[in-house]
Amino acid sequence: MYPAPPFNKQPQEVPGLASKMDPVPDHGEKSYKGSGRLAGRRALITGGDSGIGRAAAIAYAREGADVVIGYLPQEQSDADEVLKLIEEAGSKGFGIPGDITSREFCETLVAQTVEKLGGIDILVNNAGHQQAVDSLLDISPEAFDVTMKTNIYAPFWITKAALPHLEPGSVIISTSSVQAYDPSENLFDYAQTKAANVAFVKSLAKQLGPKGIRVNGVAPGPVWTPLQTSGGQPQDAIVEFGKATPLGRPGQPAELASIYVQLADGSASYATGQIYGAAGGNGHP
Ligand SMILES: NC(=O)c1ccc[n+]([C@@H]2O[C@H](COP(=O)([O-])OP(=O)(O)OC[C@H]3O[C@@H](n4cnc5c(N)ncnc54)[C@H](O)[C@@H]3O)[C@@H](O)[C@H]2O)c1
Repeated sequence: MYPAPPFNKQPQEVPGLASKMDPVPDHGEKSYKGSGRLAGRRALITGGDSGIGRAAAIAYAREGADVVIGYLPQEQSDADEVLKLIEEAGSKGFGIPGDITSREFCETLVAQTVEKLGGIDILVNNAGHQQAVDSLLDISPEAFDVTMKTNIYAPFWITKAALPHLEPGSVIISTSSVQAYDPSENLFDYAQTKAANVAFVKSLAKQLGPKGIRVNGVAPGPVWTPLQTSGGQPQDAIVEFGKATPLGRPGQPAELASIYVQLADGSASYATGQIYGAAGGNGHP
């Protein structure tokens, strides 16, 4: 089994959650060095300082990849922590803070990644934004724009900028959501964007297959990350979502890391245009 990277920012005050999380094991992460199956690979992960992106970044580094993480500037201390773990894994790590709702920054992010790593073999469009509202009438034009620009525009502009640098054997991975298939009644705009991510993965996979570039997505269910306690979501909603899955609990970011590794390391080399569900048994990818 894949070793679990450390978790971050876990608001332990949510009643009952800590004990639900206990079964997630620590597979000796301190001594684990990885098998080197991503040695020589160069990864760009948006939202790499936190939650699912953080788990993927640490896993990639432990498998030998050099990693650039993108993140919002106010999350510098989280990014520093991840960069330290990447370095401890023996890989090179760089942080590029900035706001991906800006197309200019998306292009800068890619250009600076290429400058730092010498190229890109693994692009993970993972950063995301969500807001929960009781009614469609409660979404302001400004709030709608942030969700669209973070979740739809940014993956589009980042991928477009990265494309000239991707060689055969490269991979693109998109973090979608079970919300694409089974939307909640209060995540209107977010669910729209996550369905858009699925369509983008599938059309890109068709276009890039002949070039030897694979494109896949991951559709998480309720995963215990800061996203789930932000944007108007009640603090205990994640616990309730988790209880409603066949596994009966929310997931931990580390439980998804091995999917991101497998999609990047070439071991699933005949898989493209696919969405991998990691939702405790819910959802219909
Ligand atoms: N946590 C869940 O239950 C869940 C479920 C399904 C899908 N997802 C998806 O997983 C992905 C990662 O989310 P997470 O749960 O790890 O949340 P998180 O809050 O831990 O991470 C979100 C990341 O996105 C980055 N980000 C947000 N807005 C940005 C912006 N404008 N510019 C630059 N970076 C920005 C943040 O810096 C942060 O690193 C998202 O796409 C989210 O939609 C999460």
